Amino acid sequence: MTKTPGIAVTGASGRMGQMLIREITSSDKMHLAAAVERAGHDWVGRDIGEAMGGTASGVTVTDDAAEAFAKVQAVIDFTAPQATIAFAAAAAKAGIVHVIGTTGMSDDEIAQLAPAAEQGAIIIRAGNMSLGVNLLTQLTRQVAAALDADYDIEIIESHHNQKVDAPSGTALMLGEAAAEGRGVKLADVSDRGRDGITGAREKGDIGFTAIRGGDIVGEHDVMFAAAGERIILRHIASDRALFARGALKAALWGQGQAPGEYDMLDVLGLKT
Ligand SMILES: NC(=O)C1=CN([C@@H]2O[C@H](COP(=O)(O)OP(=O)(O)OC[C@H]3O[C@@H](n4cnc5c(N)ncnc54)[C@H](O)[C@@H]3O)[C@@H](O)[C@H]2O)C=CC1
Ligand SMILES: O=C(O)C1=N[C@H](C(=O)O)C[C@H](O)C1
Repeated sequence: MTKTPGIAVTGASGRMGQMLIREITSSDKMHLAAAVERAGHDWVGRDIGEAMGGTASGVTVTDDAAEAFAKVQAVIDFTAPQATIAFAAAAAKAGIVHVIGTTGMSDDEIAQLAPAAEQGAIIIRAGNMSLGVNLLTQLTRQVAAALDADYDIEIIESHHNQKVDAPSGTALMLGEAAAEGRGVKLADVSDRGRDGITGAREKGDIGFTAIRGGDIVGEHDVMFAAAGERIILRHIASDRALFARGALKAALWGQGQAPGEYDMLDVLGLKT
């Protein structure tokens, strides 16, 4: 019998961490080999299955990422920017696949992943792991390329009330795609956090609006608004399992790839 790849999940107690553990446990293509939480978390030292309210899994939650990564083929990481940077260095030392779902990383923090990719990590990072959103980035690029700046581009995202970063990673992916379609740099046209007497909208800007409330999993609209008409491209995620399944697909795709930085368009074969 062929042995399936062993997977480590970081942020094991988190919303995505627990979802990933459920999906890995029910997959026959991989197995859960390690669960990592931050030092001081009360799940450290406990069996992950029991900590999640189920039966014992045989995997004890650890705060030692280096030790955990030494015994797996991939780590799936939905945590926080500084934690992800440290995990990338540990993944490079272990020479394993590092699937990164963490959002809210600054450009400087993203740049800090490059040395890990040069030193042996196979990094697959995306602000959204779903097929639908990655397809939507391609559609957004196409529509933005087809329309001129008479069409104002606005990106509206909605998430649950525990989300800590804005705009969402997905909104930024869509903004990048729209900017690329228009042939401009997002940093030059991005309009975020309007408040007060803002003045009229600058032609060519790409605007962002973030809604936070209740248990919304993740919703994104890309609006192209002109005199007399609006085109709206929309994605609605209604179950976090969607993101987890995308991450599992990435962990498998990464096996045997050369060290470097990849995204979900590579995994899904959508790169143009
Ligand atoms: N790319 C995608 O498809 C998706 C990305 N996300 C992103 O994933 C991240 C996590 O989201 P949630 O699970 O909702 O958050 P959460 O707050 O429920 O979970 C984060 C977990 O990371 C743990 N953590 C923080 N620092 C750590 C460290 N140094 N070592 C080990 N564990 C550490 C926390 O203790 C917590 O359990 C966010 O950045 C979110 O935006 C969420 C859903 C989909
Ligand atoms: O924090 C979340 O929940 C989500 N984060 C990702 C993002 O920032 O876009 C993906 C998804 O929308 C859920």
